[in-house]
Amino acid sequence: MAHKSDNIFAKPMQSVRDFAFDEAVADVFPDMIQRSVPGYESIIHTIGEIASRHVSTHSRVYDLGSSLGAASLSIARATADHPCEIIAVDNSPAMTERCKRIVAGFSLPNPIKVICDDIQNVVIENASMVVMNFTMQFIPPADRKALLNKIYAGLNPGGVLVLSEKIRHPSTAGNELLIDLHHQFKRNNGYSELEISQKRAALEKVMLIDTFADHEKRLRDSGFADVVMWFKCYNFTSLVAIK
Ligand SMILES: C[S@@+](CC[C@H](N)C(=O)[O-])C[C@H]1O[C@@H](n2cnc3c(N)ncnc32)[C@H](O)[C@@H]1O
Ligand SMILES: O=C(O)C(=O)C[C@]1(C(=O)O)C=C[C@@H](O)C=C1
Repeated sequence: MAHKSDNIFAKPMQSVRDFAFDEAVADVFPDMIQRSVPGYESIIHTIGEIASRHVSTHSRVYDLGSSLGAASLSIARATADHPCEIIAVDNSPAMTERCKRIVAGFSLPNPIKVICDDIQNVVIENASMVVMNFTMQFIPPADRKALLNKIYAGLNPGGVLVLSEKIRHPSTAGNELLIDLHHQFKRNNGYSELEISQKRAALEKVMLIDTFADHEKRLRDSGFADVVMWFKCYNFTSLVAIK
């Protein structure tokens, strides 16, 4: 099925409002994320590969900030041999309503339960895998450590957290290079300078990004035994943290 094109930031705006995962964004989200995040499809595919190796029978898998359920669907398809429960959580009703409809359209080996709630309220237990695919960056920085502590406590021994994030490079020149390469990626995907700059302004106050070192330290301080960077392209990375 062809996805609706994202032209949310195409027209000049008097003042740019803070970015929100509302109806308009949910409506074009598959197109938006694919044209905005380098390697998005590979990351979704690899989340399935990691699930096929780490999800254990009768455990739970949590997809926190699940949007339209792309990661959950990849996991469901990859775990046919292991009966498990996949729990997809997002606090945007526009996302979860669409996600429920999308998931219902597939016959899946493992069920996906879609919950509309703040991930900070969700109880995590008996988990062999937790996924936060570009979600931590939208959690208030002061709340990130408590969320990781909760995830760590809810994971079974040997369980994994897949954490994908946009990151900031520690040096100014290096950071500017990565931002420039990311903007070129967007231009190559058909976004105009206006779309790039208005979206950047909209995200400025709501998407607060950390460095890789910040993420690694917080994960290790929460108890994770190993932090593996398995994907990096420009200022986007995906990590597997192993309990
Ligand atoms: C960039 S999108 C995630 C993309 C998705 N994981 C994927 O792989 O397609 C971030 C999602 O996190 C959700 N989100 C942000 N803060 C949240 C919170 N506190 N609780 C639940 N969901 C949250 C947003 O509604 C949005 O759908
Ligand atoms: O467009 C950008 O610059 C982004 O940072 C991409 C990003 C993300 O990383 O979550 C931001 C918001 C959108 O929902 C999708 C992708």
